[in-house]
Amino acid sequence: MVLENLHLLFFKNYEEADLSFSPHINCFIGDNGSGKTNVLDAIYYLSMGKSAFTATDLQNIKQGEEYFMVKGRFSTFTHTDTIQCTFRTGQKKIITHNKLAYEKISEHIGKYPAVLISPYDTDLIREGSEERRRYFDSLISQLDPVYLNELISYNYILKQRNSLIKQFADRNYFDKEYLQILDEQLVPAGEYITTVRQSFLENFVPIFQKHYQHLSGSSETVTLAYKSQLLSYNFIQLLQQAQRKDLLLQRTTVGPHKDDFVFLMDNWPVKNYGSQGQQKSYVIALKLSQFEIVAQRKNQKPLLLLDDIFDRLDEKRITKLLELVANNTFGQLFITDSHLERTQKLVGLISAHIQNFQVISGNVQLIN
Ligand SMILES: Nc1ncnc2c1ncn2[C@@H]1O[C@H](COP(=O)(O)OP(=O)(O)OP(=O)(O)O)[C@@H](O)[C@H]1O
Repeated sequence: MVLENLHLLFFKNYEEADLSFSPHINCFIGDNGSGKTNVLDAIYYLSMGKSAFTATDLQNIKQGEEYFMVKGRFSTFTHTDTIQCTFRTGQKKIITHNKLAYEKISEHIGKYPAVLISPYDTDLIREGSEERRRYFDSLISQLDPVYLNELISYNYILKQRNSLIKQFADRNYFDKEYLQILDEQLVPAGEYITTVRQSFLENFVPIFQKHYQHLSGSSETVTLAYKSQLLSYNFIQLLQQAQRKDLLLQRTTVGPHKDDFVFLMDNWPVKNYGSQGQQKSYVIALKLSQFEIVAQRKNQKPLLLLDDIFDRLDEKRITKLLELVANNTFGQLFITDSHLERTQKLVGLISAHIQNFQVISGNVQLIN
């Protein structure tokens, strides 16, 4: 799968931009803050229907404007599809596939996969369990639409359960029967989510270990452990036992929304035990495993978006990554860097078609 072109209107610091891409390597070179990452984020929007960096769509409208639009044409051997994403202040976001709007944006997820490797990836190690759940949920959802639907319905029921519980604090009364109904609805969705997360990880871990060993060339053992109360206890019993605590704390304290994916190195948490270099290898290995597993299951290579990696990685890890590029492991690549010469030197070692773009304050020019 190849992204042939990209059209931006009022997206972040871009007023308007029209770009045509190489099917192989595309490099965006420019000073800090010029808008290189914003191009990658626009591509991420076309793939995932949302930004990889900002929490709300509103933040992506160019300051002073009313809306943004991101449009791109994807092609495979057999067909070409145009995806457009528009968001206007105060309205619902619209994503169209060949001019036809999706009823639910979730229907779009996973159709045009992309993997982003960015300096923020180490947040997965440093931040709390929510960050890791979001990462794995998003990854599994790209591969499994049923999982995505179960996740959406679990979160919907959970929200209803939490607002019912809150009524108890306000009125010292709540509808016990309704709580029971919600619990009975929450259980099948919750159990499904746990089972899928567990079996996904069983497949993912060996791929991850292979990538980590290749990147780091070292002997430490890395793994990922899935931590869920539902693996040891019956969900309905957990909910019943936690009821008093839930009423006191005004939220649901048990369930897959409390699970964690524990990142381990030699059986210790990577967060405390891994050096900075090991932590970087750990998250890049995660992303490369994501790439491999999505490529396998979808039978198409995701777009690979490499944000600022030459600045953040040491030469050894860059060489290992470029080896993968040279071996045609990846399909289409989008790379950002602040130094033209460095990028040309590193990427020039690879015999592939390379297109360089210069980015200056929200303007992109093709420079070769
Ligand atoms: N909604 C918005 N409206 C206008 N400008 C925005 C908006 N959102 C972000 N920007 C601007 O985009 C710029 C950041 O762009 P981006 O993150 O793409 O930079 P970059 O070239 O990748 O820089 P670095 O090399 O530092 O990572 C900042 O100047 C920021 O003010």
